[in-house]
Amino acid sequence: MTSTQISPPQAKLWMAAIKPPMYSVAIMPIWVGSAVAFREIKIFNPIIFSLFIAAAILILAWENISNDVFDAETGIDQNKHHSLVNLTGNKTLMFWIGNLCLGLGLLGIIAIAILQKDPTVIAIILLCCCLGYMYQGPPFRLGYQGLGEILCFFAFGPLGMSAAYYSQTQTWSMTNLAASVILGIVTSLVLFCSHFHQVVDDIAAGKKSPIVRLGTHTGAKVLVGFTASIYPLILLFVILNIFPIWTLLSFLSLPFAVKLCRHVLENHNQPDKVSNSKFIAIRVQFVSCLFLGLGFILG
Ligand SMILES: C/C(=C\COP(=O)(O)OP(=O)(O)O)CCC[C@H](C)CCC[C@H](C)CCCC(C)C
Ligand SMILES: O=C(O)C1=CC(=O)c2ccccc2C1=O
Repeated sequence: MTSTQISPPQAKLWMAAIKPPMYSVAIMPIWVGSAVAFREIKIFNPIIFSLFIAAAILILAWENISNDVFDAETGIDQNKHHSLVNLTGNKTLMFWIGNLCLGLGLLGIIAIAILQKDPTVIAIILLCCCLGYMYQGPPFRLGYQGLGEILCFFAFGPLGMSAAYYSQTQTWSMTNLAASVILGIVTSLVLFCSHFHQVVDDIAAGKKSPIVRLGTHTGAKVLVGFTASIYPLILLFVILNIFPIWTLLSFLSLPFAVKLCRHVLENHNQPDKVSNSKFIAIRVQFVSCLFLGLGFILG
């Protein structure tokens, strides 16, 4: 028999390595940025929107593949069976597949710039890629200093969303900037949650993640504070008439936010149980951003 059968655990490892739900973090800034553009300028270019979504997915794939490559160099992923480098046993191949994804993603961004006859979007996305590299690549490795959440906030918040808005309108917007604060926070929450179960490996490899610095109990309380902050912020933007009332639909993510906070408060020091918290955080990010964008379109 020539066909190779993938056993369920192996298939599970591959799914954990590719992390399909994670791509919501790349898609939502473009969805919400384009929704704000539609509300304000009554413009929607589906070709640019589709190009941007595809490019963002490819750029995030590069970020994740190269994360496994760089983490293989520091040894931090030794026990991570779902690292792409550990799964394939070929770091060089993964390095070049990552670079191919980055190249194709940037080609999509260049195509947008050509359609717009304006290089601004290229400049912003290159800046995002620099932040992404500085998170994990030598000599910076700022994620190892606990600075990842700040980089994440700017890449997926103000920068990513300004690029999305500009790609539709070739101008800037204060409303979009306000919405980008929400996206920046809610995306950084996902990264923050990803550290809880890795404290032992992180300390061993010298990575001072925010959870290594704060401890898991304080980390859980910080998580609750930031998760809870997005709802009063949205309400404030509605009261100030910056957001339309329909954006309150994003409160439909509250049950997931409550579930996330409870789960992490109860299990912050139990790696096996808390390891799924980043996927609950992705649900909060997905639902809140989906309805935030919808709120701008309906409003
Ligand atoms: C790769 C990231 C997290 C993985 O971290 P960690 O090493 O702890 O994970 P493992 O345990 O799985 O090894 C995310 C890092 C995000 C980074 C700070 C910013 C990335 C910016 C993107 C490249 C830009 C995308 C912008 C988009 C809107 C086009
Ligand atoms: O693998 C991860 O844990 C993450 C990957 C990723 O691309 C990302 C992007 C934005 C916020 C968080 C994360 C991760 O946690």
